[in-house]
Amino acid sequence: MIEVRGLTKTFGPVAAVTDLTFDVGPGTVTGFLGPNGAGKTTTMRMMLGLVAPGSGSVTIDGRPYRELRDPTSVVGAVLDSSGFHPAHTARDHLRLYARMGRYGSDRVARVAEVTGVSAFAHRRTRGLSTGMRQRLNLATALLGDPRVLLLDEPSNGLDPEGIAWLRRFLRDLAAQGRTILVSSHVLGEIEQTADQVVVIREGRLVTAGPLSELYGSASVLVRSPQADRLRTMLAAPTEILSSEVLRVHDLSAAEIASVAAAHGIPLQELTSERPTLEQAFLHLTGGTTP
Ligand SMILES: Nc1ncnc2c1ncn2[C@@H]1O[C@H](COP(=O)(O)OP(=O)(O)OP(=O)(O)O)[C@@H](O)[C@H]1O
Repeated sequence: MIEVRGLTKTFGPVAAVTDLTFDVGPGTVTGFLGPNGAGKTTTMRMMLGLVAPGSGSVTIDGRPYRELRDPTSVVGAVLDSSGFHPAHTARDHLRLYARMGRYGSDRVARVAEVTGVSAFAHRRTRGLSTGMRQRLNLATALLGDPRVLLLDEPSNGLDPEGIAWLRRFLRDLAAQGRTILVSSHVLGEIEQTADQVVVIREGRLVTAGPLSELYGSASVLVRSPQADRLRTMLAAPTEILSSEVLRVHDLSAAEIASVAAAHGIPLQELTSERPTLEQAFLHLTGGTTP
């Protein structure tokens, strides 16, 4: 659905995006992850034709954004929370954008309802909170009932209830077969939402694939007075940390326990060492592990 190929963009001496290649498929939520300044916004702006790539290409349904016949019904985007006329009410704002896209008032009512904008539709945009602005932006992006949704840090300003709502909302949209790309610099924000992730760092691809693959491989710390004997019984890569302590890879604690029991080997400790997803992400993006 979205195909990024060799995408590169420099701003003067700054290499914002370098030779980026990945796909974003339909029916899933894809998290677009990287630390501040990694190049996420620049990439999304290139997807929308707002920034011209230095080289490479990005297509949506096989065409660059500018060549899409009816772009707002193909792609909805939320890139920032500005761009409201301060004297307009939230409903005025939606009506204006609906007119520009030639969408009916039924779409205004529908998107206001599903995004929760109805609750503050009569309020002027200058008085809206950041979370309300996020919802209004999302409602605006949905006016054309787009198949592709690009959201840049959509959780910013949302309270915990709003974040939980957004998660369910995006999952529902993905379940309808839409293509959803959500950027974040915090993995925890999209951990429960995304199925796929694209991780970038300093403008370059670090990894792209299922979220589950971000986990490092599991290991188990084993303490036994017969560690050496146990090691010869285990058909798995094993590190010897001391005469009594092993680190065993590719076996679960339960599997190690049953081998030990079968050979009458006493165990004093079995500790699973699987890194958290956040640790794996920080490791990939060069952050520090807490
Ligand atoms: N218009 C511009 N002119 C100059 N430099 C820019 C411009 N836009 C982005 N950059 C630079 O490109 C790099 C990537 O920025 P970008 O905003 O794409 O990162 P990001 O991953 O979205 O970061 P954040 O999580 O902080 O929003 C940064 O070094 C940024 O300063």
